[in-house]
Amino acid sequence: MKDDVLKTLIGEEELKERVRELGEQITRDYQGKNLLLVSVLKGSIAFMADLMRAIDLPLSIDFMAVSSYGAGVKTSGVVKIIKDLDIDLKGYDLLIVEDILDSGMTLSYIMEMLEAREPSSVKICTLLDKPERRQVSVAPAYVGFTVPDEFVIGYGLDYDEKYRNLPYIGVLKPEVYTK
Ligand SMILES: O=P(O)(O)OC[C@H]1O[C@H](OP(=O)(O)OP(=O)(O)O)[C@H](O)[C@@H]1O
Ligand SMILES: Nc1nc2[nH]cnc2c(=O)[nH]1
Repeated sequence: MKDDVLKTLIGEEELKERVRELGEQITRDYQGKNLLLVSVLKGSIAFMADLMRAIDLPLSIDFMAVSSYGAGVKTSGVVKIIKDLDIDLKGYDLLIVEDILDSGMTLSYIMEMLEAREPSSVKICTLLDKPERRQVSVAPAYVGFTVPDEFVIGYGLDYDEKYRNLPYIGVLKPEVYTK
């Protein structure tokens, strides 16, 4: 697997340190609030698992899964809910946990859908932000790292459903895409 990686963009230690910082910041910001971390599957699982343990608050967690409709979707902005949340959101301060903010289509849809359920508040925490690719405006409250316009994998992020288990963020060799 590691032979398929062209370069490391963010190493394990750097990820660990940044997640620790984000956890401390969220712990300060959500004192006295009713925090619910909403993990958007599948890409956010590694970040979610580490981030929730870096937050020193009696928080709740829930999961949702979304997918895009067909090939042109990332431009149409239509997102399909594969698995909805289990929890009634009233009274919760939601923090949506994502692996990457790219075009913004996924998160703008999720934000709108969750705000309609009238939680106390909704904010976004994304590990990676790729602002060069933005098509719709989305304002994350917490960003781990800003990344250049390259397709990244690892720490939850996949290429063709693989490489999610890579413990760091990297870029694949071009030949992997033509295999
Ligand atoms: O800003 P956008 O252009 O909408 O892209 C970001 C979305 O793309 C990825 O999910 P993906 O559809 O690859 O699913 P996955 O999390 O199951 O890998 C990522 O987890 C975000 O949800
Ligand atoms: N794995 C992966 N998924 C994405 N979804 C949107 N951008 C990316 C990216 O750079 N890598």
